[in-house]
Amino acid sequence: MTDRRGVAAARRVVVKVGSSSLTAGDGTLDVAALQALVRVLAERRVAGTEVVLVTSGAISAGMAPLGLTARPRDLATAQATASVGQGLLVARYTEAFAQHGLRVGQVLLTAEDTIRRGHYRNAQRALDRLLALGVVPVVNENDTVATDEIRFGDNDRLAALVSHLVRADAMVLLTDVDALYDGPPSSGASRISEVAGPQDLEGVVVTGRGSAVGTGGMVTKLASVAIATGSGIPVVLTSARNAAAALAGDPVDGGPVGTFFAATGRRVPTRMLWLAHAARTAGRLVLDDGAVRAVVERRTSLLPAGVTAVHGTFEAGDPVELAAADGRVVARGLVSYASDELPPLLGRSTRELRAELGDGYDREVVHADDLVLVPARG
Ligand SMILES: Nc1ncnc2c1ncn2[C@@H]1O[C@H](COP(=O)(O)OP(=O)(O)O)[C@@H](O)[C@H]1O
Ligand SMILES: N[C@@H](CCC(=O)OP(=O)(O)O)C(=O)O
Repeated sequence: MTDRRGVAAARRVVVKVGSSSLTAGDGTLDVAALQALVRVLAERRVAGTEVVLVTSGAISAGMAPLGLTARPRDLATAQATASVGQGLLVARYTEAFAQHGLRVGQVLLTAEDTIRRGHYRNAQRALDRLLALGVVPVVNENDTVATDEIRFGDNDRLAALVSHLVRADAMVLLTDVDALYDGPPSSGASRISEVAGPQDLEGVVVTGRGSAVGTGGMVTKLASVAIATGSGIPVVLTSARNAAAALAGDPVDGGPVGTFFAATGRRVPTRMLWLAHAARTAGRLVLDDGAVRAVVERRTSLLPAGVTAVHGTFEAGDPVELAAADGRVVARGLVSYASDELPPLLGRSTRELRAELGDGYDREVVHADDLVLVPARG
């Protein structure tokens, strides 16, 4: 179904609630808001829909116990605050869902868990089993171990990848505005009710500045929407206050709830989605013309012979950009060598490398399965 009824009919739904909806005026966790949300989700769960909750709020919950009056901005303090707050946050959800006879299971994920094959299969299995057991998975980014290089920071894109991972029928993004507007809401902008595809977003002004406590603003929400809809999952974006209407497809004040984003594409592997939309690359490989053609036109793997230069510091498995000699980025991929291993291999054939260095050194620099093309900008 291509409208809000599809969301209402979803058998498995991922609901993401942002910091802005769970934080009281003084920056700490708003327990009443959390309980109100749980009431809505529990009702839906009891009615038979499988619900996965992606929730922010660990940092907000950790502030009061640590005596912090401002949200920490440096990574180490944010990690420590999230570590203290996450336990408290899940305790609150456990209590609130228990009042409706439901159990929750905490799932903390890093960006890596959604891309490395072994990790995401593992996460997928655990989430599937939790759902089969009737549990409500409560997901957050594993802030304590996430590093600046490879982290989401916001939970919007994490929610889209989780939606993909659990094969959700729909995703609901709950924030502090009732819908997407064609410009920052404070500027008297107009509400957008439906988005059929990227063309409907032309001219829409979104900012990356969120509320005082949120991360990423509308920019990361639209990135999340692009990931979800691009892989076949429709999205409703609205305020946490409208959660019940969003899940039921009911009108609010006589009009359709929030903004509905129709699905535009079909399912693709999760790590491809992450590479295309979310990954922050750790370095850059410069390709000669032949390698650019091979990768872009023939979709082959990138071999050491086609690489002319390496920029940045990365480990094997990290996301990197693949650029032409003129600097144009043509693809992104997961590299199979660390940056310090590569320089002696560049420009050399795999046969030569195998003869000199042994088996293992004849592998691709980026395997074709780990590559996504970056569309040329007109
Ligand atoms: N075009 C837009 N339409 C709606 N909201 C927007 C737009 N551009 C920026 N925003 C801002 O995005 C904010 C929501 O993002 P954020 O604070 O990160 O929320 P959350 O914590 O729920 O993830 C809103 O408060 C709103 O001011
Ligand atoms: N993961 C962190 C914060 C993430 C965050 O603020 O994201 P968002 O709610 O999407 O703006 C937490 O639980 O506090």
